Amino acid sequence: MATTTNTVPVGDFEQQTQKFLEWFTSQPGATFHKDIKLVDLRDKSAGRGIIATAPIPADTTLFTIPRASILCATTSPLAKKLPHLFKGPAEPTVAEESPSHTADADDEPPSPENDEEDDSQSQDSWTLLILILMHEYLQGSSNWSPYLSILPTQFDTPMFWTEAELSELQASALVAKVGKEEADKMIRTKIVKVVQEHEEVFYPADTPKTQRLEEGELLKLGHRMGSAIMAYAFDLANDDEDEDEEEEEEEDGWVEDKIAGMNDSMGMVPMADMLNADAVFNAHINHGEACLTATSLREIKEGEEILNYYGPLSSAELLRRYGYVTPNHARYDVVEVGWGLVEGGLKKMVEEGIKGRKKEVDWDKVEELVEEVKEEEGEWEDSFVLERQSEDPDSEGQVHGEAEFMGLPQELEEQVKTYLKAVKKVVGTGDRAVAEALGNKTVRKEILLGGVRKALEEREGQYATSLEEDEKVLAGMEGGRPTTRKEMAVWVRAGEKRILKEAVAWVKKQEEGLSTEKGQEKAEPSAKRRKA
Ligand SMILES: C[S@@+](CC[C@H](N)C(=O)[O-])C[C@H]1O[C@@H](n2cnc3c(N)ncnc32)[C@H](O)[C@@H]1O
Repeated sequence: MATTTNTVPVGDFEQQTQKFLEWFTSQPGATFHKDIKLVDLRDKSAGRGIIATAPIPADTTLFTIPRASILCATTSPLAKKLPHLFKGPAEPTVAEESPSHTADADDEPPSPENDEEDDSQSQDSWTLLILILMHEYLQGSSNWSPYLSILPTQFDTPMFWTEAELSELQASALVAKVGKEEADKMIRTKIVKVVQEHEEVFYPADTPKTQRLEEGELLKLGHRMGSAIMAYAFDLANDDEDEDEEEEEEEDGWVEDKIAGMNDSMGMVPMADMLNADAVFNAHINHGEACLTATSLREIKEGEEILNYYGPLSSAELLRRYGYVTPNHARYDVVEVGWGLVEGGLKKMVEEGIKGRKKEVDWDKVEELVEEVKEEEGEWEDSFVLERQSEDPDSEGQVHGEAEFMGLPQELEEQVKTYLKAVKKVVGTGDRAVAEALGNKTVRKEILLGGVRKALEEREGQYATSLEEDEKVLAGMEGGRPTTRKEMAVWVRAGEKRILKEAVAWVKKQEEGLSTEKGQEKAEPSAKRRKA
């Protein structure tokens, strides 16, 4: 799990839970259904969670959180003390973790990758929420203390992994998305500096200088708050008022909770963030004008855990943002394949022979032409994401059918087409027959499939272990679910290898189909002749 609360003794854990529940239910307008309970799920590596203590019908309000109880720019005393920070466009800039997010740019917190040059103190909703949490923490006591005290202080997200732990991810694209350095830079410039410049605001008036945090400690605290936001905060969209709602809504109609966009406002929503989540879920948080409401999507059995939905995230993305993985999310796994590998595969296909003729190509010239295309069209992908086709969850939070690899990304096929056009141009001057062959759709398809197959096989080779070896490790997991950092890393890399394997099988099937087609085409004219 992402949140490490395992060291808290059971008695203290229960006491903190009880205090939090008392605080929550004392909030004006808050409700908490009598048949649900906050429980200790640490034996399942899931921290706290909420279960049903009796059968709950569909469409039941499980709990209600008044907006006034949400910790955000509107409710935080910091916004009144340092109003200049909260003015201006809440443009997303950098994020502690977003350091990574890229699978779906729409529901990403701002990425540090986009923000490397921004060393100003300009704030966004992400950094403002970090400052808000830092302020509450440094003040020592807060309206939200019973809530804040149950938030984790340590995390299992890869941001906090050692080099050795990260190396278990092997060739996963996740490694490059952790973004520790970018996060460090963001926290130093936008958080630590602000706290240091406004110590009188962040610390209680009587705090002696010696008790104020050093720069290194502030950096650590900034990381902790950033990671808590990553795994716990919500986008505070208002269903009734948010004009952009339709844009944010997924095709399946689910507005995913949390950490979605970095729109106007983010907040910490007590109780809503006590729900664990999975790709098969049974509850949803509705964002109303005066309050947020958790509702059951179907009948929930006695003893069943109440689960929210974080969206169709791959295992890697779930691990990066939340520090855990679940078997149900594996259907959304993806693998990234760099263009360099595809280009290498295409080159081999061309050199191995078009129409049986070995061909040497002036690849530097091809490169020059490609550079021209890049400049003219401005669109050239460095890598492609391979994923399965999968049905969206239904209105009850259930998923149906198997997720299946059904084809290459359209953009990859387009880019290969452009590349082969450049090859044709270069070859054309010296070898008309080969250039003509490259003008043939079937030949181009052969090169595409063969080139991609070679690229995928090479991509498989970038991982230090085989899928079979990984599966042996996973078969030995206690409890059948990955919970240690090593297990989660193996789970992620094995998931990527599985898609690679499925993609190779799919490409081979296409190649077989193509050669059958070609065989039929050859046979057809003579058959026709016989008929005549
Ligand atoms: C919004 S919090 C949910 C409450 C959290 N369990 C707690 O104890 O505070 C999100 C975090 O809960 C954990 N979590 C959520 N869903 C989980 C699941 N299905 N299995 C294991 N851990 C889960 C992860 O650590 C994640 O970062």
